[in-house]
Amino acid sequence: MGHAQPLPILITGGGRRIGLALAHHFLNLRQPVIVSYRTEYPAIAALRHAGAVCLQADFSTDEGILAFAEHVKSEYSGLRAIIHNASAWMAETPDTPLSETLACMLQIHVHAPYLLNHALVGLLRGHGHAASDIIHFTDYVVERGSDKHIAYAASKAALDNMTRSFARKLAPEVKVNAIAPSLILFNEHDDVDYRQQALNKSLMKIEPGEKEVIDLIDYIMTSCYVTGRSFGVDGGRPLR
Ligand SMILES: NC(=O)C1=CN([C@@H]2O[C@H](COP(=O)(O)OP(=O)(O)OC[C@H]3O[C@@H](n4cnc5c(N)ncnc54)[C@H](OP(=O)(O)O)[C@@H]3O)[C@@H](O)[C@H]2O)C=CC1
Ligand SMILES: Nc1nc2c(c(=O)[nH]1)N=C([C@H](O)[C@@H](O)CO)CN2
Repeated sequence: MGHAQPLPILITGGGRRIGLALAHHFLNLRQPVIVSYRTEYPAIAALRHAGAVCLQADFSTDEGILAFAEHVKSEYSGLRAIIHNASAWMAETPDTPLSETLACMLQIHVHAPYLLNHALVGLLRGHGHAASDIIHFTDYVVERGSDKHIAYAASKAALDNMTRSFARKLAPEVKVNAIAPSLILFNEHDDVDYRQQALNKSLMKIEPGEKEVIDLIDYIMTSCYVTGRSFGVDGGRPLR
């Protein structure tokens, strides 16, 4: 009897950096992938060429989130996993009203995972014990706060808490875990001084790159037992 086609992994914010690397990783394993993207980078065409289903979605409103969920439900009857990667790293700045910064951070890091998990849970259930996963990308700052990204840290802390709530709600069919990175990947605009300062904040003093996260996700998704946990990927930063 032939093997059934594996169920797709949904990655939000798959158009660049970690989300994009994750999508290609799973595609290289012949694992079906759905990505949500907001901006149509050239990388989206390359993902489609590699076999990914790429769905445009802007999670800046609840309507946008729910419309995306309905699109997924209209096309698919099951999901292997949802990886909530979509995020914005907003600092408090004088030229943006604090209420706008707070609303944006809560929208992408709380509204999107909360509404998508509830809307798509039916596609994750029914495949057996520990057969599907939800993975939340939080952040090391959940543990200690951030004086320059207060709303960002608070929203990621809410997402961290939701990891345990959804783990309790969805076990044992669906595992729900979080990944709490510190520096994984610099941004293009990061200057030499910032980069050196950031590297010095950890014990390991490197920019590890996407593979560090990909390898952890592979482990989490092969587990039949781990749920409701947060995995720090932070180079020993708490020990500095
Ligand atoms: N990079 C790092 O060192 C660290 C990363 N993390 C976490 O890891 C995850 C991936 O990080 P990274 O790859 O750097 O993330 P990026 O900030 O580079 O990209 C995040 C993606 O989310 C998308 N996105 C942002 N806002 C919205 C929105 N309103 N609607 C739809 N999509 C949206 C972006 O789309 P678009 O490109 O169109 O704006 C982008 O593709 C994030 O959750 C991040 O918080 C945590 C700590 C360190
Ligand atoms: N959505 C994003 N979140 C975060 C990013 C990023 O680029 N996009 N980057 C960081 C930093 O690397 C920080 O962990 C170390 O300075 C945090 N979150």
